[in-house]
Amino acid sequence: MSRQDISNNTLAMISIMATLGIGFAWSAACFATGSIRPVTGIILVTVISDIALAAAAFALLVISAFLPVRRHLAMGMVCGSALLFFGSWHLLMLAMVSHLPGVMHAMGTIAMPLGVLTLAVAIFHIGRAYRLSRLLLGSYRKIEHSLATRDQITQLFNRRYFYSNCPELLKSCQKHNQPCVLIVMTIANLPAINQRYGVTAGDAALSELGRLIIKTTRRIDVAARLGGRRIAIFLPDTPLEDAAHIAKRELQLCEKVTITNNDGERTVITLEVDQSIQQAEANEAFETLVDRGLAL
Ligand SMILES: Nc1nc2c(ncn2[C@@H]2O[C@H](COP(=O)(O)OP(=O)(O)OP(=O)(O)O)[C@@H](O)[C@H]2O)c(=O)[nH]1
Repeated sequence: MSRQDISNNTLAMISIMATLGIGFAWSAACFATGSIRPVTGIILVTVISDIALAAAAFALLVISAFLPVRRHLAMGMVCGSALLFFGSWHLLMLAMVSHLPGVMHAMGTIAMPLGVLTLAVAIFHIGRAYRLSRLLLGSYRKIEHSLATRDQITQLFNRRYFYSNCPELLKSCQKHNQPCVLIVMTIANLPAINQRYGVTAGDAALSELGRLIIKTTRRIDVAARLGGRRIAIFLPDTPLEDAAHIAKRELQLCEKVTITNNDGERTVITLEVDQSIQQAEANEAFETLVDRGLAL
């Protein structure tokens, strides 16, 4: 039977029972080898505080044994708290028995500091594992968010994000009398690029264009890939003249796009882009604005 065949609960119960067994065996050994103190020689306060310490260590042992962490991490906690329990149990024995053999005395005395040390190391490892899992969770969330909101080739926002966020943005601008502009870009020669250099090169052209658009737009602008070769940039709080300037700059970027063709050679190509620039009218719905942009 391998270690993995034993369930965590069984292992926890075995650890607890084994520690209790060792504790009772230790008591028997102490009473058998040492001299039992007369009742008048037992200090009640010491006995009570030793019992309290042993009970706390035992509680820690039970919690550690059922700790919902990976087995090797829980085992570190179990060993540490078992040693702590054993050390405190030994103190309780010392309150009732004297003249123990030197070896037993040494074993009992060393158990507690060793337990604290083992616990410290185990807590350190649990902390490290926790931090690592937080980091992993954070990056999974980022990937999840990117998959849900971004187009995977261009890294621009996807259709869903565009249509679910921009209407609110437009409404807010209209409320504050801020002009908004929509630029729609259609890459006319994308099929020709695919044919000449291969689909991978076409993808690379899209990806490079996406990178350039992200680099040259503001954080409040929403640049999204609406279709195979259609890209829209929604510019909130932007006058038409500024938008025309931005659109011209995007066209200039399209003139020299570096791609890698199927043979691994880097080539500079020109993306032929048809553009439509539409200013939102007062109270115009976002969908109507997009329809106007796509119609041209
Ligand atoms: N390499 C590459 N080419 C694409 C991709 N998407 C579209 N194309 C090319 O662009 C052509 C048009 O694709 P559509 O999906 O119809 O494009 P659209 O944006 O909807 O534009 P319309 O032509 O108006 O329908 C395709 O036949 C492909 O040649 C893509 O993701 N990668």
